[in-house]
Amino acid sequence: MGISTETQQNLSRRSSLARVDCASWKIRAASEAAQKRWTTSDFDIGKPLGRGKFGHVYLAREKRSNHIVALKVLFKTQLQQSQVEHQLRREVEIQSHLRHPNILRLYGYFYDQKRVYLILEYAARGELYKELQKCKYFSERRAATYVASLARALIYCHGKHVIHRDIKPENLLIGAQGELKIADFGWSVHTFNRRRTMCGTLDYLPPEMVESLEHDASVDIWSLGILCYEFLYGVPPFEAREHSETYKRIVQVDLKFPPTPIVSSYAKDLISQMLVKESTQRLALHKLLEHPWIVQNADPSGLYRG
Ligand SMILES: Nc1ncnc2c1ncn2[C@@H]1O[C@H](COP(=O)(O)OP(=O)(O)OP(=O)(O)O)[C@@H](O)[C@H]1O
Repeated sequence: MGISTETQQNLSRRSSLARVDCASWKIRAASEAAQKRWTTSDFDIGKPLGRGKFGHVYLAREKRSNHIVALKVLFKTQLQQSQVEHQLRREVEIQSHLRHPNILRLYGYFYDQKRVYLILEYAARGELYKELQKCKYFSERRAATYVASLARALIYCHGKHVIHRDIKPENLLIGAQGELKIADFGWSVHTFNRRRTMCGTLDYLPPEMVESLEHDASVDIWSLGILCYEFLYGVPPFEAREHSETYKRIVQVDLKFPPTPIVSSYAKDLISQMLVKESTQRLALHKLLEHPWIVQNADPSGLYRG
């Protein structure tokens, strides 16, 4: 992948900083770390953790520090064929800057002739999506704990002018303590302006994005509302057989709450305040954290212990 030398140097510097500020990693002399380029021989590679569109993810141990990581191996040819090198560069650039307990850390990256390797924080309890499929839907305590964690992570991102734009169960992982981690920044943008790009998966897209209108950080509030609904009911609210029908339901905000499973009126109130067509009228994330449903149900530790 043609990542520029300057970006490579910046990232390499950043990944060495990541080594120094992560308490559990052994601190290396700064001068040595600054020159350090990662290679596969720095890692003991263990079992496969999963497979994505562009490659595989392995459990790995950095030899010198013994730090356990997830090593994501992407094939350059596949990235080029799908024309996503630019998206990956942006993902690396943004994610490597973010430091939050509910955002998966990207420690650094390196590449060889055929592959690009991302050194990621290991999320020991895997994909949230699988948990949701297993349980069908979550309890209000579990849903509220996750929604509050995500609201905190998004407040942090928005404070850095980063909008995620692709919040959905498939992009969330669970850490060893049960904490939620936003894992995929492929569609995120660093922005100061209102944008008009169409991206994301239809079910989670807000009206202004399906209509290709300008959008801003409030798109993430909408997606968090969709996620909250899916956590509690097991399906996203505007799901339909045809894309065109989902599109119509989103634009009309055709929000219905089925009689089962039974969900409290506080939860429905919160969802209704997030899924508002006029983006400026959506419940602000810091107000979400004060909503009675969150206050009464979310575990303040942010951990769902099951
Ligand atoms: N940091 C991680 N910790 C633990 N497991 C992970 C980690 N990253 C990925 N995985 C596992 O590996 C699988 C593949 O991840 P990957 O990010 O390549 O693909 P994806 O997000 O599922 O799909 P896509 O290629 O569409 O982005 C995930 O579904 C998950 O099970």
